Amino acid sequence: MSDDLKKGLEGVLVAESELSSIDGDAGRLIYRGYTIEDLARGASYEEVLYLLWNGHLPSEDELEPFTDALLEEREVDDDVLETMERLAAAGERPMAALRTAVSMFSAYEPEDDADPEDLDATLRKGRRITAKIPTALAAFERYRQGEEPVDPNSDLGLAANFLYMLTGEEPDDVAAETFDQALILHADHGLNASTFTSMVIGSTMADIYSAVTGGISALSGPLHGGANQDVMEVLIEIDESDLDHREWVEQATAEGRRIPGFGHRVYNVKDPRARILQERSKELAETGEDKWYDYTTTIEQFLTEEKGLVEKGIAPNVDFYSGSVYYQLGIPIDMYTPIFAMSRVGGWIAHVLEYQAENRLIRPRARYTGPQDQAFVPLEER
Ligand SMILES: CC(=O)SCCNC(=O)CCNC(=O)[C@H](O)C(C)(C)COP(=O)(O)OP(=O)(O)OC[C@H]1O[C@@H](n2cnc3c(N)ncnc32)[C@H](O)[C@@H]1OP(=O)(O)O
Ligand SMILES: O=C([O-])CC(=O)C(=O)O
Repeated sequence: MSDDLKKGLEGVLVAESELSSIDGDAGRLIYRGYTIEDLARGASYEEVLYLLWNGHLPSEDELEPFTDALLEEREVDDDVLETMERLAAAGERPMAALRTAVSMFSAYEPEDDADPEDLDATLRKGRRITAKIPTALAAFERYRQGEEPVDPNSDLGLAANFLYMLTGEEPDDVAAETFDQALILHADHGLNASTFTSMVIGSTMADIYSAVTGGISALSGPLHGGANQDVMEVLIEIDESDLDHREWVEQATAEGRRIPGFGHRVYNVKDPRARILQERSKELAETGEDKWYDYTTTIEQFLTEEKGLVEKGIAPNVDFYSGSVYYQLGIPIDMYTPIFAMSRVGGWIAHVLEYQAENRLIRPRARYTGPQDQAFVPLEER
């Protein structure tokens, strides 16, 4: 047993995985051997889900029944919709509403009494969760806007259907493709904090609903998935400030403020997903508002070139460009992190299944630094 302390478990190897691999110095990400660039360019989110869950890219004959099964599971129970309505009326945050929704889905799970070791049943449950998340989330947003939920549209894939359920209008091809790509880019990323949380829960052989609910909780924090919302809030703060965006960042860094969307535990260079999202942001800016793209690229240039952050290994991560992409697609800012969850759920499920196939309870230890041999004093004498 080693007594080396690895704060934040940095660099600690705890499992073997065939799912995704990150080269933090080269800025390279692969899912099961396929580069993120190829997948983003050529696959759909459904194909990526299939790849993560089944080990290979689907043929057309394999994809069709897989997509149909996801389509069939999109509806959520009326009780869930009612809860979304109540939570929207109470002013709940969408990420918290999503956490509640997923926890609640289990009450309506048809295979609820399946053996926890039946991993095929776990995968089917995971598929149901993945199919239902967009429906619950879009319904929450509709209620928040004072509108009724929009029923899922079985002619549309998962990404386009979510945008449709959000607005009641079919998205154009650019919006649907951009959003589908964003889902692909966020689907998996090694043992990040939320995936590891799901794995820890899964390692107790708890059910997949618990594991996904835990993943959502871990993802919500500003050091992890919550950063995409923070990036957009910073861009708006800059827009509304009297300073120009360069001066604003100069002042913020002088005050020691961390810039959301910069820095990563694994990447020492620009995240490859940020490169792809930057291209999408640029394309959207060409036909819409270009100031958000301008702000992000100038900030990146200033921080990396003039402030030398890149020499310290701090570069844009996936969240830096996703915020402005979603903003340009007209998505409300506090939906960005739930959208991350809508995608990352694929990775959480894949990792839990992979780990449970050769399960060992995850249980590290802490070095005890508290006192020894305290003399106990009864309450009335303290
Ligand atoms: C999907 C994702 O989860 S991607 C990450 C999303 N999160 C963010 O974008 C939030 C902003 N970024 C951060 O807080 C961090 O970079 C993290 C949490 C992502 C990674 O953190 P760690 O690997 O633990 O690095 P740590 O927090 O120790 O920082 C190392 C150094 O970089 C600096 N640094 C890290 N991120 C930033 C940043 N965004 N802006 C300015 N400086 C930063 C720290 O101040 C520290 O400097 P120091 O050594 O001089 O004190
Ligand atoms: O890998 C990490 O630490 C953070 C994460 O989830 C990602 O970048 O997608």
